[in-house]
Amino acid sequence: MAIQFNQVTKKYGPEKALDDVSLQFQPGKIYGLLGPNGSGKSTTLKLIAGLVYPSSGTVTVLEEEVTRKISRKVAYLTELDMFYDSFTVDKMVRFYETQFPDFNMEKAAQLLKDMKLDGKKKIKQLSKGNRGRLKLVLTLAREASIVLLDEPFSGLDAMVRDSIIKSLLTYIDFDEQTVIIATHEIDEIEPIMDEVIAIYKGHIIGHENVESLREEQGYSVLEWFKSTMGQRGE
Ligand SMILES: Nc1ncnc2c1ncn2[C@@H]1O[C@H](COP(=O)(O)OP(=O)(O)OP(=O)(O)O)[C@@H](O)[C@H]1O
Repeated sequence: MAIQFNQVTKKYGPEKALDDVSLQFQPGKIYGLLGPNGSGKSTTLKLIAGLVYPSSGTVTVLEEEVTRKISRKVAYLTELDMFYDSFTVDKMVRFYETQFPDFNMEKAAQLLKDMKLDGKKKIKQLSKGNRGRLKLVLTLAREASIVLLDEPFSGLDAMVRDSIIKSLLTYIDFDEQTVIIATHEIDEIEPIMDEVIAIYKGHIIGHENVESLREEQGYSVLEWFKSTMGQRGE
């Protein structure tokens, strides 16, 4: 198993962001983690990345219980802008190379080209769409076993969304990498997901294989998600 949650509860103060979650992610699959705002998607990814720890229960990644050290094996695209504004794109790429032994410079160069990013530009000069693209370059250039994308489409236009999906399909190694995409924009990732997990108020309320959803139950992911949420009165 690539990732295992064993009865994980995560509290921030008295509030439970995740409540007794048990969940498994298999290697080499693309997962969609779907849920409305505040449902616990980011918390789930942060637990895998070792940025927060369970209040109770355990999270195991690649057979090891998660500590900060896991960041060496987990590539994490956050929803936050973490860029050093005065850096150029090239400098940022070189900075990542020094931070992560699995960072592949050739892959980064190819991704920059595909995404039509100018290496000489300062990060503060980039449009929001190009910042989104750069974040993806930095994440996908890593040959990490686990790739976590938190809202990779938020605030980006249709063309940028398209180029993100294309680069995912091109640069993910489907034999080696497990990818989890947290989003509430289901349409975008519908064609590329293997498995879909619905999360609501800190609980996993559904987990399905996308192909069997379509073929056996005749549901699109969006239809399935709406009906799963509907049963919760949402
Ligand atoms: N650092 C924090 N301190 C206090 N409460 C937090 C913190 N981070 C998250 N929470 C709370 O935990 C719950 C789950 O948040 P989380 O960010 O995991 O949800 P999400 O599904 O990613 O939402 P969004 O789509 O809005 O990013 C929310 O109620 C949120 O307010």
